[in-house]
Amino acid sequence: MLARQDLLSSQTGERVTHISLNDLGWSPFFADQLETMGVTPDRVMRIAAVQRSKATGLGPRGAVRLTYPPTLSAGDVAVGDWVTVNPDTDVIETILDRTSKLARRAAGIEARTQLLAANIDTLFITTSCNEDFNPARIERYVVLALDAGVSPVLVLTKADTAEDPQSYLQQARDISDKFDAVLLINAKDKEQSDRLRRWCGPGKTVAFVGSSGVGKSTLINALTGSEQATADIRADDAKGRHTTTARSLHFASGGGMVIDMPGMRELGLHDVAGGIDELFDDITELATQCKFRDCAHVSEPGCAVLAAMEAGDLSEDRVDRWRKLRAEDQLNSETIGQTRRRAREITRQHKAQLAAHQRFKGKSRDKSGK
Ligand SMILES: Nc1nc2c(ncn2[C@@H]2O[C@H](COP(=O)(O)OP(=O)(O)OP(=O)(O)O)[C@@H](O)[C@H]2O)c(=O)[nH]1
Ligand SMILES: [Zn+2]
Repeated sequence: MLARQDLLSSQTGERVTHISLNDLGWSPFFADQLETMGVTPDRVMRIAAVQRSKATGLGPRGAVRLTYPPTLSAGDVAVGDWVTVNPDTDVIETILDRTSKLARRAAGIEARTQLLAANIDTLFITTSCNEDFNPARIERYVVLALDAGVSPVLVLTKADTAEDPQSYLQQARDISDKFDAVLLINAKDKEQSDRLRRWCGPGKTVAFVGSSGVGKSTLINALTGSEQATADIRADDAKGRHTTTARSLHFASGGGMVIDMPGMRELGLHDVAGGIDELFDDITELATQCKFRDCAHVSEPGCAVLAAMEAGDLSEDRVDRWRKLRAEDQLNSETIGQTRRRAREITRQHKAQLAAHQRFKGKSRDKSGK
């Protein structure tokens, strides 16, 4: 069993010992890949932190500072990734295929995806039974999870301080029936927080998202049996700026791993049409029955979505949030399309210039008679 102080020493730069791949959430999905590749397990590590020029890997050799090969950069690797490493050089060789990958739109005007975490089985979307409860934000997290292939569980904390905690359960049901479960708990009560253990255990990785102060640390401490984050990670973004995002990896006391993902208030969604369609599958289905294929569901005649709203079968607020999410996703995807078109145009111009240059060189060679 890995002791907390073992991992803490990674922060002082000393190598930690006695970590087995099983402690790190290893599962047959990854073991099979290794076998196919003919690679031995001693070359495997799990990414605990990603910085611009180095990553931290955890494995049988402890915590190791890893270097990217020329073919990979920081943006290609995510916390939670399994990689194979050259033990002589500590250079990452390959990233194993992922079971899931959480990503968001990277900050900045240019449309880029920022990998948040990989190989997560369950996303605990945490919100408290007070003014933090916000359907639009919860939906964004659900879309993120569904699009990534991660099972969302809604954790409603501070049930003990709410006047009518049950009303939050009802509101959660109105948001979605896609939650694997909705838990109404007092995070400070051990017996209640233990309900989250159903999703943890050997071979499992769970992650927490939610605003500051909703009880993520309280729950993570309960699952890890520690009072303090085990491996705090300050993540630099790809430009090397220090972001406020500090993703961290923790060992769950019953096996498996817990990833904390704070600082996700600005969750820019990007390329998540699949997740939106899944969360709003009832509206998506209705929209196929609209008279016009490009119906915007605002005032068009023969709009099935508007008809359902008028009949009282669909909540106006929910349709409104669906429209906004789709508009945002489409806008972001269009931006990417534009970026690609521009890149293609530049390449075309470059090639044309090169060809003209070569023709010119050819002509001058002819003239000089060579
Ligand atoms: N009464 C009550 N207090 C809670 C509950 N969950 C968390 N708290 C308290 O709320 C405060 C914030 O909890 P944290 O666990 O630090 O919240 P967090 O989500 O980790 O916040 P950040 O670290 O800022 O991201 C602490 O004082 C907790 O004791 C709950 O279910 N009931
Ligand atoms: Zn319509």
